[in-house]
Amino acid sequence: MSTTVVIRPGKLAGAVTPPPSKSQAHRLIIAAALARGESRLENVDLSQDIRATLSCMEALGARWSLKDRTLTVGGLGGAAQLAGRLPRFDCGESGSTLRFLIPIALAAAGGGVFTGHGRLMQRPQKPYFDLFHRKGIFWEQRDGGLTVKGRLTPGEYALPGDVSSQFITGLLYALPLVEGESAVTLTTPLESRDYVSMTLQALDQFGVSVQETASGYRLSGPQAYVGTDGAVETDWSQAAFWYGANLLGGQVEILNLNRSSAQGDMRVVPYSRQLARPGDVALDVSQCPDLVPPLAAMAAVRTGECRLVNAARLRLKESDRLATVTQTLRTLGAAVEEGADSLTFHGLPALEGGAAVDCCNDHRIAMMAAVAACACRRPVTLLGAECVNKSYPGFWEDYRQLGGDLDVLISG
Ligand SMILES: O=C(O)C1=C[C@@H](OP(=O)(O)O)[C@@H](O)[C@H](O)C1
Ligand SMILES: C=C(OP(=O)(O)O)C(=O)O
Repeated sequence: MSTTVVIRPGKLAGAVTPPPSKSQAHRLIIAAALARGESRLENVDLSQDIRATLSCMEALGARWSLKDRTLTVGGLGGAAQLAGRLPRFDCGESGSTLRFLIPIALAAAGGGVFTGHGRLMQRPQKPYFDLFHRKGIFWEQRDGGLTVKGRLTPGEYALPGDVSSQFITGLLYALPLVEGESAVTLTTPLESRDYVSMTLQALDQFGVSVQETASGYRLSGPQAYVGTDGAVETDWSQAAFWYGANLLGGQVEILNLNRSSAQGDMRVVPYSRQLARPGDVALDVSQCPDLVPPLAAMAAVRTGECRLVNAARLRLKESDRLATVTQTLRTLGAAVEEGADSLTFHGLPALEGGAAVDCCNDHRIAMMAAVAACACRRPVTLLGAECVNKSYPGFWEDYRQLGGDLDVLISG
């Protein structure tokens, strides 16, 4: 099924609560599923990525039910309940699910067979493969599937910190399940650092202890995850799109945000303040890559030049986001240049619009284009707009409820 959205120009106004944090929900669900006993998690929304994580944890033997946005999870209590064969994990298009689950499957079930959709299986796994080579763990990637087989052993795990923090999160979830001392050591500086802080916070909530060291992390196992109750915060990376709508003339009140959150995407507050002032500005996005699409919409429509720097990893997401941000905003009339690891915007008073853009099967590109449409002179047509379901299924409904003048056309 494919969705086309036509947006006629107009400013947004009203109040909105963005969806629950996808990153925090993945973490709490996985911890609850590994735990002994039952956990209740409030404010859970079934985006496609969260469904993927739930189905993977089910494949390991966890059980869940959802009522009024409260998720009840019956955990595994350590060992997976399997009938002698490798479990199969359909990770959808979720990089977090795949990279978190690979070491967890090794620790809990001796491995697994992973599949995915869209661009997922082309996104890099090399830091894991290099480690598996050293540790004698079998892996094979072919026909769009990845098989890993072996036992995760305790010890030293040295890997780069600038490909994806998701590898570090995966190891920090899995190694406590293994008996012995382990260290996760970073061979290059850690980017997306706050996501690892969110991981440590979730582990701590479920009774798992990990120490930060000068070179990485240290822990000892086996440790048991202990079931507990919790709640998922509002997602700052999604709130950022409404910050964008405000910078482009809207008056949106963004509700239920935790202003002392561990989410690094809270940087949208100081960054959007900088973009609201005329003049040239350079913003370092190495710690908050998911902010690039909303920041790009803001940077395209203002007075002054804006550079988003240290953004090389944006090429490794649901799309090559340095290319797709550039191509999408240019189609709408923005003045933007793509660098090897940066984007440069020459701000304009408004965008022309009057064009159709393909959302590139990337939820954040669709939402960026929708925000940019607020500053267009003519209507904008978004093709493949259903991709918002990956993280924000209610996005078009919220956009309309904020006064957005749009048609949503579903076909096929
Ligand atoms: O751990 C997480 O929840 C995430 C980490 C980030 O990825 P990288 O660490 O690859 O930058 C981010 O882009 C992704 O959307 C979610
Ligand atoms: C990159 C993202 O998610 P993931 O890596 O989990 O697919 C995202 O949500 O923008």
